[in-house]
Amino acid sequence: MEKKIMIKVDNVSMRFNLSSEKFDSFKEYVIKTLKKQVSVEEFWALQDVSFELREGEALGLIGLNGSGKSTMLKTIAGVLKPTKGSVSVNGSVAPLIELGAGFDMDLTAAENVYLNGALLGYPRKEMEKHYNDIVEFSELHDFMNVPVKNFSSGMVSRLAFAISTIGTPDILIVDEVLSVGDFRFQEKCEQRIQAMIDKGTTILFVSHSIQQVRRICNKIVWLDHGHMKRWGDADEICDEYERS
Ligand SMILES: Nc1ncnc2c1ncn2[C@@H]1O[C@H](COP(=O)(O)OP(=O)(O)OP(=O)(O)O)[C@@H](O)[C@H]1O
Repeated sequence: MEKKIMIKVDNVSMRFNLSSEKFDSFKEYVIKTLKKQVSVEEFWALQDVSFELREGEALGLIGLNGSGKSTMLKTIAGVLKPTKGSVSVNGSVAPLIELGAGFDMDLTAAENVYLNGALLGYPRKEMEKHYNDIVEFSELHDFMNVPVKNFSSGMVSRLAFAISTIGTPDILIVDEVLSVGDFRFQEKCEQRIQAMIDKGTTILFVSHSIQQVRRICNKIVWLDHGHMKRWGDADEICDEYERS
């Protein structure tokens, strides 16, 4: 029996308007905009991209800088609305997109656990159950009462990763976050992602490390200047990508 479709991306195009003009004041900007004197260039970051992802699959998005990977993830996570086409998502999503973006830097790590949990939709009682696991995984035992503004970027990422991966979401979206933290912590994160795959979580993954993509993903979408160049099995497409 075919597995259920978790994500369906249907002819998605995404246009950004780029203005190269500089304005000396907001007033000048408003006047020129009203007089239609602002020249805006259209830029299509994605064009007619279609693919689907079934339950339990792990899909890697690959492509050179600026090919549209993050834009694609953001449209799937619901951060951006596509200019054309549609995205449908079937289940709960845990987006690991900008780790630590939801933190209040003046609050301690412990306070941020509850704040971030609330942003992810977990009530305080639920976060209390996961608290020890978060401290353990992030290895921040001695720092939980320290304001996060005093953390290194690696420590922020460790805490954010540990919070975002509690529970078993239906879909986990990972954007380049494994490149932060040291090598040993990256391995731990990969193991946690692997454990989530084993429990049935569907993964959407972006990394510039093609080795990491090969280890985690079984399907690939290869983006090239916003177009889908290839979609299919990971090994074959990774080989082709590395030869290109
Ligand atoms: N908000 C925006 N406004 C204007 N242009 C944007 C915006 N966001 C992205 N772009 C442009 O869209 C293109 C695709 O960007 P995107 O971040 O999706 O690429 P990427 O494949 O993730 O790149 P990288 O590998 O460098 O992270 C780039 O040319 C980028 O400049």
